[in-house]
Amino acid sequence: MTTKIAIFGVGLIGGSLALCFRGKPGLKVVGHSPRTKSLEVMLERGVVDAATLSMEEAVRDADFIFLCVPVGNLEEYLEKLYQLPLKPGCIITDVGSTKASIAAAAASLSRPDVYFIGGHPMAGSERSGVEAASTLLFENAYYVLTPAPGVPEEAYTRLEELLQLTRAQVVRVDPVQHDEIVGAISHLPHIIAVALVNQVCDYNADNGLYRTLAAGGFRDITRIASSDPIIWRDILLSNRDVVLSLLNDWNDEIGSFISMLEERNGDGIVDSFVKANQFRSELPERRKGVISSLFELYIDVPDHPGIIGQITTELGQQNINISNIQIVESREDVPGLLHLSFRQESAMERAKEHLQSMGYLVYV
Ligand SMILES: NC(=O)C1=CN([C@@H]2O[C@H](COP(=O)(O)OP(=O)(O)OC[C@H]3O[C@@H](n4cnc5c(N)ncnc54)[C@H](O)[C@@H]3O)[C@@H](O)[C@H]2O)C=CC1
Ligand SMILES: O=C(O)C(=O)Cc1ccc(O)cc1
Repeated sequence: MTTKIAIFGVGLIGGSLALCFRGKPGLKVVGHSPRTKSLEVMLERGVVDAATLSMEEAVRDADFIFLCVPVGNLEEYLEKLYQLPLKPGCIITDVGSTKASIAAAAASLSRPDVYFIGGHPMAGSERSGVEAASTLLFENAYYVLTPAPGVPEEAYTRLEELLQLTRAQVVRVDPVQHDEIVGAISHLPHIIAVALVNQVCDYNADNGLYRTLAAGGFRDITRIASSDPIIWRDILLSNRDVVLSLLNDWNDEIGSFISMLEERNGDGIVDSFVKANQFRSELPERRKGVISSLFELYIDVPDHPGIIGQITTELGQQNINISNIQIVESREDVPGLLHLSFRQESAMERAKEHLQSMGYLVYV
């Protein structure tokens, strides 16, 4: 018996899920896109077993349907799906970064023969598209599931078991609570990163030294400002009320810094840093080092002991000098992306070629 998995939106997240499922015994992965070119790319890259322009064909006899399109398109896809013939017992899930709006849409579309279970893998990056997809993306990350009321435990367990292939840790969360928490730890930080980059961009228009000197800390805190504009437009509009309330609180935080500076309140500034240091040190993941380099590579690395040593030893044997190493925090809990810096472009190029020849996914 083959288990069929249909994936709509084979980009960074849909493509990474497809890679986790594809080639596993008894599983068949079918990708859908409304664009012929996208079908060609997903087949060429070996991300799916089959690809189709037809929604009907994609979902025919499917046991699982993953909606991996931007948040703003999820509802329209769900509505269309609910009008198609679907296999009884089929599980429909999504990967959207917000959960309350899709949960409400699913509730208004109830259909007794299929189950909707909202989902959100808490892993990703500022990159997008199937080109950035990786089997390692979700390894050891949290994967939130928000089952609709009335979904039988058996269906929830079936999805949870399939998701073991992503090596993520599944966690059940209420959709409204999800949006409040993820608003604070993901949506607000994206806005802050973009606002900060744009503030400096405006200063830089008058004096190019801003860009020249911006490195290290500025790059660290603003990596997520390079995220996809459409994906983020949809996320922020979908979680608008939560984000507006968070921005009000943010104004208060910034307001308190303004007051402390106006009043030359050194103790208050120290207290703020001490409080932040304390909370940050309790986070499950730690940022390493500050990077100020010229030529950089990013490498997807599995969460295996010794993997970083293996890569650096390999490069050492090739006489390639690394000037700095950083494990990029793009997910909860795990190192997933290795950031290597080189003083010379030729060293970066040689490292890239060598690591690619060893089968690593390398990004410049
Ligand atoms: N980027 C990230 O790190 C994370 C994103 N998500 C969520 O995953 C979903 C997909 O995001 P990514 O994979 O990052 O984006 P992506 O841009 O890499 O992939 C989106 C896919 O949907 C397709 N698509 C776009 N508009 C479409 C439309 N109107 N109709 C049909 N297909 C369309 C694109 O061609 C692409 O294949 C979003 O809902 C996002 O909120 C969830 C976790 C992490
Ligand atoms: O790149 C990062 O640090 C991210 O924050 C990636 C990300 C983007 C959207 C999500 O819903 C979850 C994770």
